[in-house]
Amino acid sequence: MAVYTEVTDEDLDAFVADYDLGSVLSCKGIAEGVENSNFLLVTERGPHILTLYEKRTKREDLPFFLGLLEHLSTRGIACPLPVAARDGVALRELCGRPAVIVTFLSGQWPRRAQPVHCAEVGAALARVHLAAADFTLTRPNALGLAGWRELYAKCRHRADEVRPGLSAELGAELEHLGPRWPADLPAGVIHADLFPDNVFFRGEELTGLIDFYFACNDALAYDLAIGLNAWCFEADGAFNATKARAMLTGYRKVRPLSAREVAALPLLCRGSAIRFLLTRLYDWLNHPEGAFVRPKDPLEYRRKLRFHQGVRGPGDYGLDMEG
Ligand SMILES: Nc1ncnc2c1ncn2[C@@H]1O[C@H](COP(=O)(O)OP(=O)(O)O)[C@@H](O)[C@H]1O
Ligand SMILES: N[C@@H](CCOP(=O)(O)O)C(=O)O
Repeated sequence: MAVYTEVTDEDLDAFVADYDLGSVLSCKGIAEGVENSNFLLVTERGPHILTLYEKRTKREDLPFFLGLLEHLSTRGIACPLPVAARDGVALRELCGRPAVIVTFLSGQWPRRAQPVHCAEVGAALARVHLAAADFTLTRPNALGLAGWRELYAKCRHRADEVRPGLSAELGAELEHLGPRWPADLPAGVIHADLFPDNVFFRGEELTGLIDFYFACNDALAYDLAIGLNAWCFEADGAFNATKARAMLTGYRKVRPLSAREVAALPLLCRGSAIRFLLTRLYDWLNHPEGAFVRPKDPLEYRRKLRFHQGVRGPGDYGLDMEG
């Protein structure tokens, strides 16, 4: 869950009065999510999501995120659409935070993802990559190699509080990735956080994608590496090659992968693992006092990183080298 900022009834009523949404019937903090404060806002016009943007979502990035949602919506991607107030402006301010109301998507995120869900997610990711190809705004990935090094510098002295030896392990992995990180793969806008809790389904049908607040320009195949890590490991830590094959096949049906992208996957998966390991570690060590949020386990991503360190090639993900 995440609610970092409490909103009083008076502030909310004044905020909603600027929209054509009628009056507020209820507004409840949402117990899922990590980054921003989210509320299920029900007005006379039905349910919406109210988001107050917190620490990691920079104000200057919001035009990119909100513009991307509008761009993808008009190209048939089921994602939240920012709602403009009567003055035509969607990005506003509430309780000293940038704030937006977006449309509510129906469906549930899958608590027990099956290969069929992974196939749908792979296909949806590829559709996002294609649909965003003509989006004109750009945003560099703040959580790429340089961002990982910054996070490591902030956490290295305390990382061993979480697990002895972790600091040295992270340092060694960054040394390994630095000179090898692929710089010239096909690139474009990626979602960069397509975890199960950001994908809604009704049964086996994918009904929506949410949480584009890490979206940025980077290698398209890196988005797949993030997806493989998020969807294709079991609770006991075992990698599920059937799910990985389903996700990769689903993706390739919509956007073929080049041989270079396939060959880079093991490295991209290592990068994706250290990215989430580091942000989780940072959040674990810097948990805001009194915030309504449950930090995620950094060590889950240490186990995933170790799996990828042992991978011999893309075949271990159920892939061949063909495009
Ligand atoms: N447009 C939406 N429609 C329906 N539910 C949503 C929508 N946006 C967010 N939610 C709900 O809020 C939760 C947190 O949203 P998310 O964007 O993942 O937050 P955070 O950016 O803080 O991680 C989601 O798991 C979902 O339950
Ligand atoms: N997916 C990230 C945390 C970001 O949370 P989200 O709710 O925005 O997906 C992780 O699992 O570390």
